[in-house]
Amino acid sequence: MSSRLVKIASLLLFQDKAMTAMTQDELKQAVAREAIKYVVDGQIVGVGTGSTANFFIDELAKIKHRIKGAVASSEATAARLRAHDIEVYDLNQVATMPVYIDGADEITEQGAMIKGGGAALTREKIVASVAEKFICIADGSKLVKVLGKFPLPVEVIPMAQAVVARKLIKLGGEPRLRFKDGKPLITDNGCVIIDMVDLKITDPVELERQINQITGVVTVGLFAQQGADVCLLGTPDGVKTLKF
Ligand SMILES: O=C[C@H](O)[C@H](O)[C@H](O)COP(=O)(O)O
Repeated sequence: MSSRLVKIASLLLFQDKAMTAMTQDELKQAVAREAIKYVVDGQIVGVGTGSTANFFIDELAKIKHRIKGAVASSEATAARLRAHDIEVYDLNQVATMPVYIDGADEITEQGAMIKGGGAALTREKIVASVAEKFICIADGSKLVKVLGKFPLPVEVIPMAQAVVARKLIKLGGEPRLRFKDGKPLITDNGCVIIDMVDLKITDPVELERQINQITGVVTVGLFAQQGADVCLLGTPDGVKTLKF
């Protein structure tokens, strides 16, 4: 191939990739907009973490005069909410809230999820436990038949990482310590993340129970015992609403 043709081909490839990325962002924006319908006027809303949750925060900013405030599931989310002048409440000040709205790394047709790709799983699970409804917002690529293609995050007390990893191997996964910028990633809670790869999670409720029982585990990123109540799924044909 001539060098001109190679240049044109790589330009087309670049354009194609850019369009795919844009489409996925547009799907995330669409579900973020749809999620605003679930926000209850005058109440506090629980807000998740990640790129889809960020789009939701930007939509929430447009109706901030209608809500009392928000509870954040991470320092990053709190910072984004504050940047929009949305009041951030400490969870200890809040007994209940109508909805918790967050993304997912994978979700099944039964509403079980893998979460924690952004390392916020523990605070996400805590805030979600206080909400009456979990509204999952996700682009269509997150819907799966069986969980486990996405590595399953487990937040662990640092001194227990080796012992926990050995026990996780017995459950059939391959544990990998998560790194960021060449160092073990440290969560908002001062812990580390072990990602379990090569899993095929046929019984998410049972696996969540087993991993939660390991001493040294803070939280597993399986949200199955308490999964989503609603999933707003972004597809090229529009936002689909799945109820569980
Ligand atoms: O820890 C991060 C969260 O569980 C996110 O909600 C999850 O990783 C999905 O993130 P995103 O919306 O960026 O795909």
